[in-house]
Parts: sequence; C-alpha cells; structure tokens
Amino acid sequence: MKVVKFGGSSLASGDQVKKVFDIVTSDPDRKVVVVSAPGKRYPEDRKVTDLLIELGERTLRGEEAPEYLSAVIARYSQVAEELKLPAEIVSKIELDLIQLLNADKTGQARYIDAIKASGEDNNAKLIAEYFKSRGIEATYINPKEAGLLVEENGGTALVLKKSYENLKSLRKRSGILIFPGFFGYNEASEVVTFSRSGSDITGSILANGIEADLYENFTDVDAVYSVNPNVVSNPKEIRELTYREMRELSYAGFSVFHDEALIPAFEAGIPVHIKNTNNPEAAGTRIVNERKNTNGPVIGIASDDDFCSIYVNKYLMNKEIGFGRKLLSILEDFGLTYEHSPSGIDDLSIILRQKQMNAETEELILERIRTDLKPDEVTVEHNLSLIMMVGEGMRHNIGTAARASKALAEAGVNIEMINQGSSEVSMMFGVKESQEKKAVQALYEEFFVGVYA
Ligand SMILES: Nc1ncnc2c1ncn2[C@@H]1O[C@H](COP(=O)(O)OP(=O)(O)O)[C@@H](O)[C@H]1O
Ligand SMILES: N[C@@H](CC(=O)OP(=O)(O)O)C(=O)O
Repeated sequence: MKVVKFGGSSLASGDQVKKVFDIVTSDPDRKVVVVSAPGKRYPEDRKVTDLLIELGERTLRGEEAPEYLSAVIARYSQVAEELKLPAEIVSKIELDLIQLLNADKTGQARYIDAIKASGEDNNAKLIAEYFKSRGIEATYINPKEAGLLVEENGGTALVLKKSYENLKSLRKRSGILIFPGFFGYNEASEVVTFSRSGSDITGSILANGIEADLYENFTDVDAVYSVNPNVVSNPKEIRELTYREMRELSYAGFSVFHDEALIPAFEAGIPVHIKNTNNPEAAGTRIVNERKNTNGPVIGIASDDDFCSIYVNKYLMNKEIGFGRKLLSILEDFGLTYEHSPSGIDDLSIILRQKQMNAETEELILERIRTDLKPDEVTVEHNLSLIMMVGEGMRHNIGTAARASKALAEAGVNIEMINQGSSEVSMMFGVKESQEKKAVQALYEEFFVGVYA
C-alpha cells in the first residue's frame, strides 16, 4: 500500500489533475492520495494558499477584498471547467469560503488557519469528484473524521502520536482516499495548519499511520538535485540519500521536500520516493535509512539567506558557569529561536533568522546582554547566508573542510564563520548574502564537477 502526495504545482490546472489521475490509477497500490491547494501555473502566478492568506488577513482587518475572493474562485472554476465537472462544485467551494470568512474572528490565528486550509480541503473534494466522474471509487477524507490530531507549537501544527493509531483504520476503507494536506485538528476541533509547504508532512504522517510500504512525493522536478537548480543550471541528480541527509538539506534550503516530513516516515522505516508528475518515468530520488556511500564526501549543498549573528565576546567566558544558559534565556524571554551557536574560548555567536527581530527588539536584547552578562563586546552582524554541505561520507573523509575553504578562498568568498554539526554529516559556512550564490557555485564546482560524470 502506498501514500502518494501531489504538490501545488502538480494540481495547478485541469491538465495537471489529469496527469495525477493517470499516475494514481496506473498502480493499484496507490491507495491514499494527499493533495495540496492549486499552486503556480507559471513563475509569476500566485498560489491559492497565498491568495487565501491575503484574503483572510484583509478580512480580519475589516477591509473588503472581493478581488481575492474572486481570484481564488477563478482558480477552482478553471480546473473544474477543464475537467468538465458541474459548476455546482465551484458554487459549493464559494459558499464554504464565504462561511469561513464570516466565522468568529476572536482567535485570529485559528481564523486564518481555517481559511488557509480550505485551499487543500476544497481541492481534495474537487479531485475526489473528478476521480468519481471517471468511474473510479474515490472518497474525500476529512482529517478530523480520520483522527489527524495536532497541537499548536510555536504557531504551527505538531502531530499528536495518537493520530497514527487513529489513521490506521483508513487501510480498511475501499477505493482511493483523497486526503487534504497541510492541516489537522486540535483537541478543541479547530483547524491548525503546518508550516508552509506542509502537505509533505501530512503525507508522511499518513504513510506512518497506514503502515505504507512507500511514500511517493510527486513534484515538478525529475529528482532532488545536489544543489538548488535555481542557483546552478543542470545540477547532478541525487539517486539515493538518507533521511538524515535529506532532513539537513531540506532544513538548509532544499525546498523540494519539507524538513519536518522526514521524521514520521523515518520512525516507521518507510522509504520516500520523490518523483516528477510531469515526467513520471524519470528515476526520481529515494530517501532511505542507509545508502552505499559511493559518491565522495558531499551529497548536497544547500543555502538560505536572511540570518543574523549576535556575537558576544568576554575574556574568560569559558570559566564562567552558566554564561551560555543566561545568554540563551535572554533569547527565550524575547520568544526567539536560534539555529546555531558556534563558540570559542572567549566568544560565542548565536545565529538566528533575522526576520524574528526588528531594530527595536534587537536594541532591547543587546541592552539585556550588556546588563546581565557584562560582556567585553556585543555586536550583531546582519544579512548573512548559511551554506550547508551535507553527506554521510564526510565522517570518513579527511580534508573536506580544507577543500571547501580553499575553493571559497579561490572564488574570493570571505567565510564569516564555520560550524561542523555534531553528527558530522554536515558542515556550515556563514557568508555575506551578496556572496551566497558565488560560494555555492564554487563548492559545487569543487565537490561535484567531474565526480559523477
Ligand atoms: N536541490 C533541489 N532539488 C530539486 N528541487 C529543488 C532543490 N532546491 C530547491 N528546489 C525547488 O523545489 C521546487 C519543488 O518544490 P515545491 O515548489 O514546493 O513543489 P510542490 O509544489 O510539488 O510542493 C523545484 O521546482 C525547485 O525549484
Ligand atoms: N499549499 C500549502 C501547503 C503545501 O504543501 O503546498 P505545496 O505542496 O504547493 O508546497 C502552501 O503553499 O504552503
């Protein structure tokens, strides 16, 4: 039995949905189909989820936003027309959305989540109707009835373990089950969405719950590439990588698969297969527990921008009991999360996503650090990019850091910081945002060109 997830790009038009139909019905093991909301049809297009967020936020502020409501409805209308489905389906979607917009606005986060989630919910209903219109037994499944329970954690959904047990009964249902991605229900029966691109997470949870043999994740590229294809053209495809490698790479910028989607599949030992809806014959990429390490130390290079680093220097910091804890507790008091903390004898840097802090909070934090910790120096460096080189092979290879540093130096890239993950499957370089692309290209050149040829 397989769980198959289709991303927004795979469902952006009626023609795309027809491809999805062909893929699902070509393999009788494809039982549970997880769908996203309609995504972009062309690069400048807007995803239905983005339109819904804008619509919800404007309505919450008391503004009229009829153009957003009609833009969402127009997307479903186009798909329904191309699939020759009755117009009544679209009227129901419109009614549902108007009801959600008129709902109680006291809990603002839950109000927006319900509107956001309607993108996948209504799409699942529409797609189930299409499968039925083609003579296939297909049922829309509501996550609440199926028992996909979550709690809110830092603003987004976190699956509750009991969901897995609840979802198991889906195995016994007949026909194809069309399940909306991206959200679950909390104990108060309210919708809570996962973070953006979270339908990947729903697919993984379902794979775990129904004890699937395989979780297939269909997207718009032939494979996971060793580097973001928007940074290097025609990069090498990765055939196989481990859960741990993929989690590090997703987290660090490979947006093709959500980093939180690895754990449910990993816990149940279910392989994940990334494939292309537009080219299902392509081999794709398999994510597995262990792989043969044949490709040298590095399997992928990911990068992401918009980080900053709080640098704290104090003579004999290493002798001061509780220094690190006190520093981190200041961040905690301001509700901030951090990503890395490289340290030396007398200094410590905390790297965080800079969108969490505005100029005012930044000044308050620095003031707290000065008062509570009495450092010799405290500064913030803005506009950093983090580049993550990942590979299980790095544990057994000597000299990877030296090769990387040399390649970056030769490309004229200044390394602001280096950090090796304790697991030794990743190595991070902090560089100025303006040098990110050049740095990734130089590392790709060093570790990939010629290696797989
Ligand atoms: N290393 C990578 N390999 C493949 N695709 C990548 C990589 N890094 C970033 N991407 C981007 O991820 C996109 C697919 O993810 P996404 O747009 O979320 O798909 P979906 O709509 O199917 O969920 C690709 O089109 C590509 O631009
Ligand atoms: N539609 C949601 C969830 C999702 O997973 O979408 P996609 O599969 O298009 O990345 C989003 O845009 O965040």
